[in-house]
Order: sequence, then structure tokens, then C-alpha cells
Amino acid sequence: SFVSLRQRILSAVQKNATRGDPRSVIRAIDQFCSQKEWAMNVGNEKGCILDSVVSEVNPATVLELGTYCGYSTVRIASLLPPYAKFITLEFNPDFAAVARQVIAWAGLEDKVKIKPCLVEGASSDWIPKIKEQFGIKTFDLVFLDHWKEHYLSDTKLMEECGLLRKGSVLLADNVICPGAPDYVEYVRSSPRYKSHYFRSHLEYTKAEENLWYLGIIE
Ligand SMILES: Cc1ncnc2c1ncn2[C@@H]1O[C@H](/C=C/CNC(=O)c2cc(-c3ccc(F)cc3)cc(O)c2O)[C@@H](O)[C@H]1O
Ligand SMILES: [Mg+2]
Repeated sequence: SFVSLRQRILSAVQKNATRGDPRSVIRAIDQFCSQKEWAMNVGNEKGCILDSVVSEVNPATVLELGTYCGYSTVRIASLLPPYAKFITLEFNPDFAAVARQVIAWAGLEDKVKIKPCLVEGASSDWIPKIKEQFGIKTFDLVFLDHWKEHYLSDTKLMEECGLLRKGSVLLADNVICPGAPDYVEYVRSSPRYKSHYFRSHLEYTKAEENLWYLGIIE
């Protein structure tokens, strides 16, 4: 039967990565996607920027929008302190199923070093429920990497639901390629945001790309 790209990514992890070793899971996916088949993981170049932001923010609460195969979930989770709460939202059940297995292979499910709580469903449905469902007041860090046309609406929704505070950091992938122009326009023109560009390249290519880092200031 047809084996989907995400199944091939999972097989590459199970074949080449060491169980319980998050870095080997990241390496296995990066090797597969740079040598065999491109996939829309954030990749290693932008991944290192993500790592530096996570380490700098050292967040107690993290929200990821768009789990996909769990590549950035594993990257983030492996850097969080044990008490941290990490929610990742994915509405495609097939992607969520693969991501659960990639996260489990990295031992982040078992070791409960951090249990990224992979919630199946649309971000717009779940964002209003996060406070009472997970006992989270505000997010220290949000990583946006889902459909680009949802970046702005979900950011506004997070503001309305009181999930962002002074100092919350929003990190958005792909603001140049494929691009999120309405989101960029909104945060650049809003006095509430201080924004910073990280120059990088589209994953596994030489194409110009940027991760868009935003601190919130009231
Ligand atoms: C409202 C809602 N709620 C929950 N999950 C949601 C959700 N909306 C989407 N998702 C989930 O998130 C992922 C979607 C990611 C979309 N990412 C991209 O489209 C993307 C594309 C490229 C790219 C660049 C150049 C090209 F030529 C082609 C593609 C690079 C990237 O890095 C991308 O992220 C996917 O797993 C989807 O199910
Ligand atoms: Mg992306």
C-alpha cells in the first residue's frame, strides 16, 4: 500500500535514531530530508535558532501551533526544564499519529522529561480552552509553524484569551517563505510588539528565509 512521506520519515527515525536520544531523532530526520526527500520540518539551520531562543527564554509554558511530524516538538521539549508545560496542537490525525511515535522514540513521552501534550484539533478551537483544560495562565513562548494564514487570527485569539503577557515571546517560522504578510504587518505596526528578524534559509535549501522573533511589551 502507499507509504506516506510522514511514514517514511517515521521509518527513518526508527531505523537510524537511538531510542530515548532526542538529538539522534533530530539528526535522523534532517539526514532523511536533506538526502532523500524534502519535508517542511523547520530543519537544522532554523532549528539552531529555535534552540537558542528556547534556551534564552527558558520557558515554563510553551505552545506550538502545527506539530507536523514532531521535529520541532522534540527539539523544543529536549531543552525544557522538567516542570515545564508544553502543548503542541495538530489537527491532522495522521500527522498527530506519526508525531506521537516520533516523540515517543525520542523518549520524551516515556521519560516524561517533558510530556508535550499533543492535542488533536484545530488551534482556533483549542486556544480558547487551554486555560481551563491545562491550568495554564499565559505562555512564555509560542512557536507558530502551522498554516500561514492562521498566524494572524491565532495570535489575535491568544491575545483575546489572555494567553500572552508582557515578555511572552512569539517565534514564527516562514514569515518570508511561504510568507505570512498580514501577520508581519500586524505585529510590525502594533506598539505592543518588539520584533526581531533572524536571517536564515528555508529548511534543507539555500533559499532566503527568516524566523520572526517577537517579544511582547505592554
Ligand atoms: C489551524 C490548525 N490547527 C492545528 N494544526 C494545524 C492547523 N493548521 C495547520 N495545522 C497543521 O500544521 C502543519 C502545517 C504546516 C504548514 N507549513 C507550511 O505550509 C510550510 C511550508 C513550507 C514550504 C516552503 C517552500 C515551499 F516551496 C514549499 C513549502 C515550509 C515550512 O517551513 C512550512 O511550515 C500540518 O501538520 C497541519 O496539519
Ligand atoms: Mg515551517
